[in-house]
Amino acid sequence: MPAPHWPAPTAATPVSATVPLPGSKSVTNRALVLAALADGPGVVRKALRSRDADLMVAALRALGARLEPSGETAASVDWHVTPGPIRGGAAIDAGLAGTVMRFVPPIAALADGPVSFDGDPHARKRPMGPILDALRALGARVDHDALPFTVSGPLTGGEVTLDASGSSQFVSGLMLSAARFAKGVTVRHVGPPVPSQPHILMTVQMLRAAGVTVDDSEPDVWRVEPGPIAAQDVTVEPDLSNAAPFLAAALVTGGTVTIPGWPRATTQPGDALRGLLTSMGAAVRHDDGDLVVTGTGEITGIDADLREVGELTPTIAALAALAATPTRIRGVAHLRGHETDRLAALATEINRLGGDAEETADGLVVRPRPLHGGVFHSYDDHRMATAGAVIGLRVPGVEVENIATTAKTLPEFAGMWAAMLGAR
Ligand SMILES: O=C(O)C1=C[C@@H](OP(=O)(O)O)[C@@H](O)[C@H](O)C1
Ligand SMILES: C=C(OP(=O)(O)O)C(=O)O
Repeated sequence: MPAPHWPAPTAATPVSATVPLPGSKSVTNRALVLAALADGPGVVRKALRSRDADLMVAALRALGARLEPSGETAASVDWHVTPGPIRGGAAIDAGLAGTVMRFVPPIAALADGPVSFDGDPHARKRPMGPILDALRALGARVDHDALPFTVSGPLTGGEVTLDASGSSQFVSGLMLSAARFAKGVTVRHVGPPVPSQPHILMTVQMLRAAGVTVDDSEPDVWRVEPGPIAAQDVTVEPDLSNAAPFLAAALVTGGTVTIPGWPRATTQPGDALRGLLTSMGAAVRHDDGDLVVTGTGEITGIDADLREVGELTPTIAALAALAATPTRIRGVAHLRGHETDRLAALATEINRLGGDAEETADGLVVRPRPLHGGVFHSYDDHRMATAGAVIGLRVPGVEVENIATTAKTLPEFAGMWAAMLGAR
């Protein structure tokens, strides 16, 4: 029986809360991959515990790495990772995790036998063609162009040209394993702009931190030299994209939300929230490692290109639906290939509550219109569910369908949301 909808709590008074956030999904899953491919045992500290991270752990174990937990809390864990020879014969469940479906097949191409992949029903619709074609061009065999598929190595590496306009993860996935390919890899992108460049830079920086030589000096070309990946002891930063709905609560309620441990310098796209929320009317302060966001209760619409930071779109769209002036979001056509078609989902759900949202070729236009209660569908998309929670802060009677889908990256979401509101 499906779980009952989650009655999104309204905020009767301004929030005033400090919200510590668990580790970044993107950093956790990259760090786990690099640890499993390293030249000795390493540690990934404060790793996120969530569905996407659990799927990555299971995938790496199935391929022969040993991962042992210590210091477990509800939200985080230290993983002690011992790499092993990469084993074939595994069946990998990618769930709905882009990081698993794009980062693990290149590892599988190094295994001593075929490795099969499948995932959630919607995962079969997420774009995979360019990275699977690239694996073929580098020497592997792959039997389909989307999930489910089987990868058989070996691959030797070398040069490959692909269109990564559908997802930056095609580039990150190839680069993460490339130091282990006999010839390394040169990835050349040809096509419309690649989204989520900060995530590609995150890959480059984490590879370099592990002693891998990466040349990204030419736009749209990335060269990873073959060589060892150094074992490390790394600590994962808080997930700044998951900060988005909590910081949004400061704007919606005219309150203050503090996120401790906000890094001074980071490749996480969530860092762009500082500028975006400022343009939407908040006062944003980076104080002694804390990010402090204070709203007025009045939200200003924006015209923003979110191509670099697409995963912030659902929160920005939720704020836009409550804003006093129109918002235009551009540069995010690739969101149609995310956990769901996020442009269609956001327009549909905002309009279902009486709002005025319209899909464009590469984004959304959201105009002010009073909203009413109703069911906000989440489409198994964690960021749709949290967008519904943001709208529900101000609009009575919003019920979010499948709030449990937030477990993809933040299993504690509902409890943290209640704690934030209870802290007034
Ligand atoms: O590499 C990563 O960790 C991610 C890259 C981005 O993917 P796209 O480039 O497909 O948007 C982002 O949206 C996703 O949440 C995480
Ligand atoms: C697009 C997202 O995830 P994935 O890593 O599954 O692509 C996201 O978390 O917003």
